[in-house]
Amino acid sequence: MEEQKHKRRIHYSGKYPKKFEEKYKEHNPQKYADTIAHVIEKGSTPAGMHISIMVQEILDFLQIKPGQQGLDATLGYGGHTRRMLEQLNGNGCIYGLDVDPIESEKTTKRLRDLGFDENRFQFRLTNFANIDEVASEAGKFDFILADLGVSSMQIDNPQRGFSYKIDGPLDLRMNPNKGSSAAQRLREITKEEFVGMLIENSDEPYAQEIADKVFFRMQKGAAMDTTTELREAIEAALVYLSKDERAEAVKKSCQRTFQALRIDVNSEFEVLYAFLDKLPSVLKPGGRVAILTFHSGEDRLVKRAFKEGYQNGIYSEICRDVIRPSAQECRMNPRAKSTKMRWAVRSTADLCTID
Ligand SMILES: C[S@@+](CC[C@H](N)C(=O)[O-])C[C@H]1O[C@@H](n2cnc3c(N)ncnc32)[C@H](O)[C@@H]1O
Repeated sequence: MEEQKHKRRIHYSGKYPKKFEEKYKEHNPQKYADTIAHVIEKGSTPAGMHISIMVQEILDFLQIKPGQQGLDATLGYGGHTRRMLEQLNGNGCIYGLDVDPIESEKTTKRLRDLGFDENRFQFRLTNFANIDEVASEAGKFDFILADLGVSSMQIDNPQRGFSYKIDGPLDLRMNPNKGSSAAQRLREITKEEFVGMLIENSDEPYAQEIADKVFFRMQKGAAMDTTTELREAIEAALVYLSKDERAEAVKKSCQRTFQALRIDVNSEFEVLYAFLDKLPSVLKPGGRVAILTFHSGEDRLVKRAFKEGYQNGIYSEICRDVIRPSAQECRMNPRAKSTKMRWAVRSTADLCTID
């Protein structure tokens, strides 16, 4: 009898596109609304989109009224801006800022297509550290929102290098046309500086082990210019951990290492500090500001600035405690889990002026 040859089963790749670029329906939310609704219902963020966090809590606090002028310091997908523009009811204007030239162009177009013209919405490609310059052109603001960190569009796009889960260039810049990429930074700094960066920016417990491995591999000729190369170096650094704890430890260390590099290449603490310092001078008396943060380093800066401002009489009211998204929101949008919101109200005594 002729021996039957074993045929390998053809790998079934599934009918759902797996790669970011292949998710063409998700990249066209206007055309494929059903697909978008289905992806969101499953607790995922559609490719090329960002689900805005704590929208109702922000609107409840900002108390936006027609005729007011507002600022969205971190435009992103424009989800918050859109909801704030709706509160203006066709009367008033919002300035949107972002440092990302790629996504902000698409967002501005989306908002224009929704009918928000130059009288309602103005975009400025600038860092929120420059709010004083924006205010000297536009005048002071009745309300300001800053939703810090990165957008889902940035995280999910492999070309931006924000995620250790997808292979791509180790970039991590919000504006890829400015400054050094994370890969360049690793070549510019010493091992000791890298250890300091991991500890200061992310409280990384395995900072020394990770830095030893990354620099050892670079000295041996590894380029360390892709997200995968860095992830593999982190995995190798933690290989001595027991099997039980390793997977979770690697995941957390990857998250913290990428966060530390992102904070560094975008000077996130420095620009937040400048923003918080200038805030009182760009808010009208009685003006309201809400800030969403995503890690303890950011929250500490915001908490301290609001507390000091309250003690100095610059703010008449600040939130007593941090406000967190509801359990339901976190279920619907797992990216909301680490969010902390703080707010402040500018005192009616006008103590600051814009130079
Ligand atoms: C979390 S997203 C904002 C999402 C937005 N609230 C929405 O509803 O779509 C943060 C955005 O802030 C931008 N960003 C981060 N740091 C910035 C800075 N210093 N100045 C201006 N924009 C910044 C990022 O490029 C990103 O687009």
